[in-house]
Amino acid sequence: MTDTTKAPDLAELERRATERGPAYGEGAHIVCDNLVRIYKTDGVEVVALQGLDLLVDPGELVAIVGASGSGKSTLLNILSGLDVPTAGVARVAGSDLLTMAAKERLNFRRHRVGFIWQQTSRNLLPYLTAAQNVELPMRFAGRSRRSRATRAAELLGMLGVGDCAGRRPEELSGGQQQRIAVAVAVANEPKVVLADEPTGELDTATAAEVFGALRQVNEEFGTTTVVVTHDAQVAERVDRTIGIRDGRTSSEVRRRSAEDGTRHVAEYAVLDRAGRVQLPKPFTEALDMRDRVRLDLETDHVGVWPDREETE
Ligand SMILES: Nc1ncnc2c1ncn2[C@@H]1O[C@H](COP(=O)(O)OP(=O)(O)OP(=O)(O)O)[C@@H](O)[C@H]1O
Repeated sequence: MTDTTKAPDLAELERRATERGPAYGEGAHIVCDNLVRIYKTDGVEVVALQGLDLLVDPGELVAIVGASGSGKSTLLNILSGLDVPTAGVARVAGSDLLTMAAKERLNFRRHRVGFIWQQTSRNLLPYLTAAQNVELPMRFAGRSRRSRATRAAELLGMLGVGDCAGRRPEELSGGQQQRIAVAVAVANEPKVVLADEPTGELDTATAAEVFGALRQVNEEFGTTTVVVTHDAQVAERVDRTIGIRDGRTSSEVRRRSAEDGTRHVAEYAVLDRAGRVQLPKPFTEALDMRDRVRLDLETDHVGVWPDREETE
């Protein structure tokens, strides 16, 4: 019989650690575990993220959707290293975003992630040409003049804006500016690209072109790509759309193409590590579910009923 009163030795602890299996998010490129962000302004606290879990695999292209104020931009600001979470785990391409020192953060933002914002003016410097804008991050990274120029020309050509190389942003359309912004974002070969409403200011046809540019870099360079969007067209064109509600991941839509070319769409609610599921609002409203629900475990599913005790 094992002596349970004795403290476990190192070998025993190692055995237990290997028994526990892979850690949460092992192998994922983006890992958020119970992520919390609380803003404090004038003594008032706003909980923008309240225990958000998210895993994105290397090379995946995912869309994040959610109502205004649900926490999408907060999440993207954290993943891009601009903002620091209040608690939880946030790891991007192996970098821990909670414990990172200032120098590491700069290095992370320069080399590991690329971003595209909604406002075209935030992505490009107005007094530089398209090619100079693409070359700028490479200059900061210490790349030689020649290799910078070659890569900038290659990227602009690949994204269909090669003829815009010598023009400044004001001489370009919104769609051209956003495609150049994609080139700027991937100039230093980041592992992850984050885009916050990149097509928000564009008409439908131009939005499709810009999304096409994001998909192209995702496919050709294998960059893990996260796009926050309100654009239903964009959300429908990715394999996985993640819904955020009240600062938590609440739902997921997965799409896959079958061999015969048909597209299969499956909708899921997210079950987080604490066992929480958010029921979609239309469901709870249709059955007038409030405060508490009754659960029943069946052999192959869990039943959720409105609590009618008081009225019965
Ligand atoms: N700097 C800040 N200070 C205080 N509260 C903030 C700050 N930034 C965001 N918030 C609050 O946090 C919550 C989440 O905001 P966030 O901008 O992440 O939402 P969102 O889903 O991106 O919205 P939208 O789609 O409108 O851009 C909101 O209640 C917002 O008011």
